[in-house]
Amino acid sequence: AEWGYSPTNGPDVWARLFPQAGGARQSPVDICTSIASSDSNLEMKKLTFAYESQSDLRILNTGHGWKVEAPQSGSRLEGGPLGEDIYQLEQFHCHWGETSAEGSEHTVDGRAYAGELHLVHWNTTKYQSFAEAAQHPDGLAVLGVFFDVGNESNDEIEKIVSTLSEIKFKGQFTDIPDVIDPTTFLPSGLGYWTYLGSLTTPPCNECVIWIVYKEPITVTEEQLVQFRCLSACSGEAEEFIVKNYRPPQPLGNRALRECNA
Ligand SMILES: NS(=O)(=O)c1nc2c(F)c(F)c(F)c(F)c2s1
Ligand SMILES: [Zn+2]
Repeated sequence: AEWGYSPTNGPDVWARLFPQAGGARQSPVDICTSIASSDSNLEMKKLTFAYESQSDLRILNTGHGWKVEAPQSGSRLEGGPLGEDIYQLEQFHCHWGETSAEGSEHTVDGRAYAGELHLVHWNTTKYQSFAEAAQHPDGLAVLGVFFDVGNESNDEIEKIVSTLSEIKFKGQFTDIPDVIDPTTFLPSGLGYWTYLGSLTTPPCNECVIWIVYKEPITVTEEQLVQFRCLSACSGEAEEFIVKNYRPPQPLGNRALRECNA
């Protein structure tokens, strides 16, 4: 039975098929800003990233949303909560909801944003492959960026939106002709929260160091409407991917740290 986001195959039943989904360091979480500890040594080790601009990146319809494969040997994410290891960009994707009143996976003091972009990186210092890294507690680092709905469309997101008509059905893929620079997805304010968590989709491996930026970026309602036109099926039947976010999971006794870069 394929997992999804409907009542019969959604987050509430994932743990039946994917035991890790019931673990103690699951993601997303509600970011309770009053308990976030300002961790001084995060300030010292500044989070640094360097991405190459790339054209002809492949975008695919996974059936659960769109995903851009960006294996970037030249990209590096390091510092902040990542210790001495270097993480490399593997892919980026997005989560959204049926309306713009919901859609993000992380929430901030109970507030959901209209969507959330995930830039997925893996620890190339310690591991030989993405798949191997996903089996270790410090294997992946995911940057989360919230979407706010506004009047100005996001040019970088527009490069994604313009390809969605070619990947309407699950399994379809195409190359993005435009040059994509992942740096442009990041907000201008670089303050973030960080905690130890998991993949937010099955198999929900507990292998992610989460870094969630405080400041959202702006997209338009029209851009989100285009996301919701993707089909979860490979053809004939049309079941639109109108929501693909997991609700917050218990933080438990995990530390939630913040850095006001
Ligand atoms: N939403 S997420 O936590 O960023 C995230 N989930 C997954 C996942 F379930 C996978 F199977 C996978 F291969 C990934 F690369 C990611 S990345
Ligand atoms: Zn994600």
